[in-house]
Amino acid sequence: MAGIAVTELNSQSTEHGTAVRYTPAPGAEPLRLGRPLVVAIDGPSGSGKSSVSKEVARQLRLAYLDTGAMYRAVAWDCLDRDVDLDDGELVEAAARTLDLELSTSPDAERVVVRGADVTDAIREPRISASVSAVATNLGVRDELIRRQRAIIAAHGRRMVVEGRDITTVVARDAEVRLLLTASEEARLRRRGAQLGGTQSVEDLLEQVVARDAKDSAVASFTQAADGVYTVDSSDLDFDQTVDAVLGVVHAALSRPAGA
Ligand SMILES: Nc1ncnc2c1ncn2[C@@H]1O[C@H](COP(=O)(O)OP(=O)(O)OP(=O)(O)O)[C@@H](O)[C@H]1O
Ligand SMILES: Nc1ccn([C@H]2C[C@H](O)[C@@H](COP(=O)(O)O)O2)c(=O)n1
Repeated sequence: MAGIAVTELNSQSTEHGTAVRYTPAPGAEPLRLGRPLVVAIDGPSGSGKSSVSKEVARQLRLAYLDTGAMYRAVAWDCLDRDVDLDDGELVEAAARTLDLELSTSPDAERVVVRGADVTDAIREPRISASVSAVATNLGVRDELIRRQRAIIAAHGRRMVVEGRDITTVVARDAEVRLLLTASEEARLRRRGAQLGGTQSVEDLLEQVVARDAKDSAVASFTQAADGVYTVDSSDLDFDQTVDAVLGVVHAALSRPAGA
């Protein structure tokens, strides 16, 4: 077994998929230190990628990379400098020259563009509304994928990385690849609660469903690719979802090589 001890690993079928419950043995060392472990997590908007990935990174003592924050940072930079989001060449140039600092600690979210702390600003609805124009620019993707791979390498390949194309493009060679899904109803409810009930149903549909439809043009994150595990969190609470993902990590690392 690959350095993870479990006392219990139960599968439970639900209407939306299989939930795996993970219970580490008391005092067990969760990971063999120094061993490369990239956990790649994709999924649609509001499925819980960021919050769940951060907690998984904490529990496995791994670094954490929010790739969506990088696309949001490019969108913020373009809006801040009045770059026309319809001008593909200018948007690509913005990505290639972006002066970006990003925290990779699951405990300290921090995004800095050209010296300005934009950690909160990149989450505003105006950025959510415009970020797809940036994310569907193939030149931008080329540059951000290059940076993401460099960040993973710089962390000794010990990282939880989440986004839309991590399992299929950025880290196809990840030790663990997982699609985190949830029903549209659950995702709209979660995003509404996360934004404090400030958004209308129409606004939520735009920020969650319409954005996913646009982003689907350049990345495949609604169906698991070959070899990618699926966790459907529709009927799971946050802690159960984290347990299910840890269960997948265990299952993937326990699989015989080549299986
Ligand atoms: N299993 C769960 N049950 C209930 N709430 C959850 C669950 N997973 C995540 N949440 C909550 O749902 C909200 C959305 O989660 P999160 O921001 O992690 O989604 P996301 O997939 O990263 O979305 P996006 O891609 O749009 O940034 C958060 O408030 C989070 O705490
Ligand atoms: N690997 C990624 C990560 C994100 N995106 C796009 C999809 C979203 O519209 C936008 C922001 O992501 P979020 O913070 O909502 O997860 O970036 C992508 O295309 N590829």
